[in-house]
Amino acid sequence: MRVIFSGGGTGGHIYPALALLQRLQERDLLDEVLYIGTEKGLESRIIRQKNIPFEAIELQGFKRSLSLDNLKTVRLFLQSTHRAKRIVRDFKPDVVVGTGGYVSSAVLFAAAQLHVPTVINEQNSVAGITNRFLGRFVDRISIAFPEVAAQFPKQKVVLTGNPRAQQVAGMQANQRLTDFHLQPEVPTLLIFGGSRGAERINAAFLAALPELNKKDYQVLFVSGQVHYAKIQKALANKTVNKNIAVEPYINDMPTILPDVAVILGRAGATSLAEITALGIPSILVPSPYVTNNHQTKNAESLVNHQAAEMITEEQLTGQSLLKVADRLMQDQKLRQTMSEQARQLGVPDAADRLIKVMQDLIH
Ligand SMILES: CC(=O)N[C@H]1[C@@H](OP(=O)(O)OP(=O)(O)OC[C@H]2O[C@@H](n3ccc(=O)[nH]c3=O)[C@H](O)[C@@H]2O)O[C@H](CO)[C@@H](O)[C@@H]1O
Repeated sequence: MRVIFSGGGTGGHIYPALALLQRLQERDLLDEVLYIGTEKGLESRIIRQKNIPFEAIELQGFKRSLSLDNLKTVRLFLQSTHRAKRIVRDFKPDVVVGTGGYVSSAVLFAAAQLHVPTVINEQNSVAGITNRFLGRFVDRISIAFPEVAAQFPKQKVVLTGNPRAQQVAGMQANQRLTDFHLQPEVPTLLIFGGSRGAERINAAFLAALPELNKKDYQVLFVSGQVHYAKIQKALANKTVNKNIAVEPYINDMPTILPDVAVILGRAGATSLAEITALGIPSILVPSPYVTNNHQTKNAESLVNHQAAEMITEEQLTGQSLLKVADRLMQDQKLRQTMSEQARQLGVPDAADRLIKVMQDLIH
């Protein structure tokens, strides 16, 4: 089939599209693909790096408060819808898939107006602004959390899970930690604040570092690309022992995850799909800066199932990080239980379920 993907801004909206694309290729179902994103979003780097045909359109998100900038948003939306229609007409896709982020609003809206079959994937337990808008126009809405169904027209909703889950579910431990000078056989705590990094998580890591240096476990700390220079500066006059590795970004996260004992990070939906697909115990620090506090709701679904611990951003300090990290890193039995609980929430065939939705639409 010929497929246009659109989604972006942050990794949580890009990796599900990439995972679906990879699965379509594995099953020899993909004839041609085009990805439509923005230059500003992480997709322009991530998609181009993978040599996937990429077209950029210009768009921006709505400000939640009343603002003149919203007039520009509307103008850009109209212009980019016009442009997206041209791209869709030229490419002639069998189906257009949206994975969230404001760029997909214009692309999916344009495709729906042209009567091309459309599907969106909502990864979160609370629908994003873009997907809530698109829900009215697209043909199918694929969801990962049952509770989000109520926010969409009922007859369009299908529970598929997040396609990224299937991509990571099959991954085996492969010793890639040695790339970061860490030892594969030593339990490793991965600390990262979503695809863009999180300042408060970074600050807590820096505060905890003197103690983390002394641990018999390892830490792989990922700062986020934009925070890396600042972190390096802060680390310049500090001791960083051999059990600690510091990176700006991990390009191929699925190859690292099977070797990780515990994750401390945000509660972005795509991270959670990975955590549950692999059964990784986690300490979740939901971002309070997202629409309707959806990361807290995402996190609660794991916490209520004894699969994860949660600390609020306010509670997060070097001390609280150490306390909860030690508890999990020093108790293999607890990790085992959390791992089993997490895995029960995973959807290891999510990509195939979503492909079925696409096939049913086309035929
Ligand atoms: C601030 C914001 O709007 N966050 C949203 C965004 O988060 P964000 O983009 O941070 O998304 P997630 O935490 O869901 O996913 C991050 C993705 O990036 C990958 N990764 C991360 C770091 C790294 O170094 N390398 C790497 O590959 C992870 O493996 C994962 O696949 O999209 C999610 C999915 O809709 C939402 O739930 C989040 O609320």
